[in-house]
Amino acid sequence: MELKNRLTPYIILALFPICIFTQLPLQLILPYFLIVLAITLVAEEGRINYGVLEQSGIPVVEPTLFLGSEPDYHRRVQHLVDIERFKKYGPIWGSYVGRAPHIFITDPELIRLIFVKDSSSHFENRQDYEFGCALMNEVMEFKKGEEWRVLRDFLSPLFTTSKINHMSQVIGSCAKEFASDLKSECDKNGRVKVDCRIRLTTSLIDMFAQTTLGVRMEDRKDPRNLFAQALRMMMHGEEEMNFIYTLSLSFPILQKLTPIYGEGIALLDSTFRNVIKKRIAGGCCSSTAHNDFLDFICCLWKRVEKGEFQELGFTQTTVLSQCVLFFLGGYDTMASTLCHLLWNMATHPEEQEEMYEELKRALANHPKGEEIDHELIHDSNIPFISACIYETLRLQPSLYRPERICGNDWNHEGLSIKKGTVVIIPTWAANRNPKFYPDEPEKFKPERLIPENNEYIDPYAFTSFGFGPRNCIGKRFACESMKLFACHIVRNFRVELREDSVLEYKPGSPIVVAFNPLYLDFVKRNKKVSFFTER
Ligand code: HEM
Repeated sequence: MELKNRLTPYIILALFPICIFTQLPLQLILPYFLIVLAITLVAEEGRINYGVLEQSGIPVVEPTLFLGSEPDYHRRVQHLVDIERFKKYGPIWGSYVGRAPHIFITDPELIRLIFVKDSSSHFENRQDYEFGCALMNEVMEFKKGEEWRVLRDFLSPLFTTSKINHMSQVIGSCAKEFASDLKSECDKNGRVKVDCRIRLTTSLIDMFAQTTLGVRMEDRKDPRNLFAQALRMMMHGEEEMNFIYTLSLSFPILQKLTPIYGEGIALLDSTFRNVIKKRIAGGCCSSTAHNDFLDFICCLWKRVEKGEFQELGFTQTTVLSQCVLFFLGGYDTMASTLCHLLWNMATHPEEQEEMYEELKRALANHPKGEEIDHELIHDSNIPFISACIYETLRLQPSLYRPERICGNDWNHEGLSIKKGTVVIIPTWAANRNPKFYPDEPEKFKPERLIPENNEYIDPYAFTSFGFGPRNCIGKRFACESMKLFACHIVRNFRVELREDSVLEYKPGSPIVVAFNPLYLDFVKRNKKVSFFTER
């Protein structure tokens, strides 16, 4: 940044007293200068990285005096901002998010270079986060270097094909139960109003409890269930962001002073702790063990207790944090995608009917009878339904800004990225790039992602699960679960818009897309329509 711009606020502050000096009593001048000095130091702290992006050779969103380029971060829906910026600046731009310089990239080749090719040498980690809460600070997603590698290697075997096949049965029975619960709530016309996000998050949390911990949620049908509420609180699903959050982006010390995670933390800590202790008492890490997520976690717990991983600073909290991560990383992203899928179905009735017809055909040809299971939901059996899910993931990805922090200065064809710069894929913008989705990229058109068509699409233009060694570890688990839930819903219901149906995003949501309650009508299939209502 030019020196003249850098000095502007101080010049203003210095000139101000000159105008009023003559009227000020002498004893007020010293406090005045101390205040000016304090403001200057604070402002300079917020502006500490100004100038870095301007050297990169890309368009930069003009920063404000000391709140970066996003002084109203908490009031704007960031993924929609990204779409606007893509239209304004093109495939790459810079912005100071608070004090941190960010570069937003949408070009598939650049994404490949940064997220895959030069990942280990230059872009291994995410930026530092301080949640003011140990349970969140220790999750693998925000760990760095060796600590991240050890945890990732430890958890990856949970997502092998055979493990997912194994979990598929449990996921399927949760999806079936989701549909049958709603059926039992339908009125005499076979219709029920559904608050999609609440219903899906509650059901998915119960599904995670079963697949990862081998337990069921008590009063699982009740959205006020305390465990579910604690998890929802962690995702800020029900809370508005305020100016303090925006301020903390420029002055990270505030993140420590105003922790954003409340009472829910203690409940999660004690729940996971109890489940782990119970499983250890019952036997794990042996040939008779369950061989599931909880067993993996218990083995890690025992090794930490024995003093292993001391050099990495792992504690019992580190282990508990990975349980939190699996719930948080999984339930909300999937609920968000399924809500968007339901919205897309309700607003595209023809596509919805095509999904239903395809499912009927697949079930009729299924060697195992009319059972929705792991084999049935293979893409080759339900290509259109799968394409509807992928198209939803393309248009409305739940994690809207996968990121890496630049660990060493990096240069490529005139683009220079300085150490400490955060590189972001703005997924909502990248997935709408008309160069790679030429046929009305803003529209829901599932046929473009049917297997025989999608081979022409650059894999780095579909950014919803991130890329490289730190891509989404739960991608296959998520696709399996979402297909099972989608099939059970499509088989049993037609989803329809109501008068109060709106898809309205909440501003300022960090990390995951948040929206106001989405109400849709679920109408039972195969029910004779009644033209009369009872008096
Ligand atoms: C629709 C569902 C989902 C979407 C759209 C999604 C998306 C993402 C994205 C974009 C990232 C960042 C990738 C990157 O930076 O390159 C990520 C990371 C991650 N996801 Fe997912 N995810 C989903 C479901 C899940 C599920 C079900 C789980 C766990 C069971 C999960 C666990 C994780 C974890 C642990 C990470 C951090 C990986 C690391 O840093 O090594 N996600 N996810």
